[in-house]
Amino acid sequence: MSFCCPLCCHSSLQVTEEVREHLKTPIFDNWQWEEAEMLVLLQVMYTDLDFMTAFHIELDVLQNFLFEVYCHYNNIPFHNFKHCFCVTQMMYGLIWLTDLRNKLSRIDLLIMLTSALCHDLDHPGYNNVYQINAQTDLALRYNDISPLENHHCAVAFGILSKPECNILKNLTCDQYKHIRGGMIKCILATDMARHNEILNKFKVMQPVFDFTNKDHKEVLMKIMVKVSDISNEARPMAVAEPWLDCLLQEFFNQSDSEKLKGLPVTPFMDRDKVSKPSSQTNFIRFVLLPLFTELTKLFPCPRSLDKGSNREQWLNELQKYEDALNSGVFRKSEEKGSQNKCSICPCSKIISLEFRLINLEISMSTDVCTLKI
Ligand SMILES: Nc1nc2c(ncn2[C@@H]2O[C@@H]3COP(=O)(O)O[C@H]3[C@H]2O)c(=O)[nH]1
Ligand SMILES: [Zn+2]
Repeated sequence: MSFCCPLCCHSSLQVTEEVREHLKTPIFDNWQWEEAEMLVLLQVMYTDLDFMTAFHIELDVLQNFLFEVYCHYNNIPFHNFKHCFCVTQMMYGLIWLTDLRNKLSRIDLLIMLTSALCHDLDHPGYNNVYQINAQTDLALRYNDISPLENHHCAVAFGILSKPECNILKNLTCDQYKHIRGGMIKCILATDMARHNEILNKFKVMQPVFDFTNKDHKEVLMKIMVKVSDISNEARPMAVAEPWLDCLLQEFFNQSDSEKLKGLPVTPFMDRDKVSKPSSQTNFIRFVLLPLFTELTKLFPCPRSLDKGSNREQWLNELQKYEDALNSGVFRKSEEKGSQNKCSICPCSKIISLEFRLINLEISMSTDVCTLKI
């Protein structure tokens, strides 16, 4: 497939079968691709999930839509177009890995993929707490209720309201309503303030989960978008590590601004308090693992069952990581003025966590010289 868009009007990318298959895996490395190429790959996702034929989407309309989406992401360290691409690609990979094509309707898959694509549109780089404390226009407009997520969603439907970008224009009224309702729910669900509420609902449904039950499907779709949104650590370390740098850069920008303006300083964004390992340990233990654990209960895979409970395996790994942390293996960046390097041997490896999510089997390892732990 070749593709031309206003971004790359004189260049086109040939997508080989190998790339197509790789695109379906969570080990896909976004850092190897230009943004213009990502636009092509997004087009491949819509095509290979049969959306073009199922929903009568014209190729030029899809291209216009994707380009407008690209234009509405800001040039900020983390919540930018590359993040949008990664979240959409993880959603795409999960759809294949969990065989959702045979469990959910095509229209629900379209909702999930398009929600992932649009979920952070026009993100300003400062989170909801900041919006509310600084009484920004967004907080005023949305009465302090998920101002960012409401905005992302409104921008998405603003783009779709342009006929030349409206990939939903050939659908029936009912189909359009279903997609609009679904996307609003999925995008609003990415507000982390609602994390426990949504996860708890999913946990309660687990033992009796029913793919034909509307409420169950709705919660699953929200969970899938949420998992994709926070899944950087489920990727190979070489992919995840630069993302953590981007995230911390955006966090630090916010806390610097909070200090300057005399606003409450968000502790997990404070450059004087946060290190890479401390940030990731807490995030992985309290946010990522509980979410992935629930998801793998619904989509168990034979390979991971061979080795006993995935969850126990992850917790063991996490314990090892924390033991290493407590025994001083990790050197905090602020102590030594360098990045988080292994401090007990000359290996000089940057410390990070490595999650690999392959067929929903997630393992975690630390990037320190394990011999010395
Ligand atoms: N510490 C940490 N936080 C993350 C990571 N990935 C996502 N997040 C947080 O999860 C949040 C998901 O919603 P947001 O995009 O608002 O902001 C994101 C970050 O605050 C990560 O790898 N580490
Ligand atoms: Zn996001």
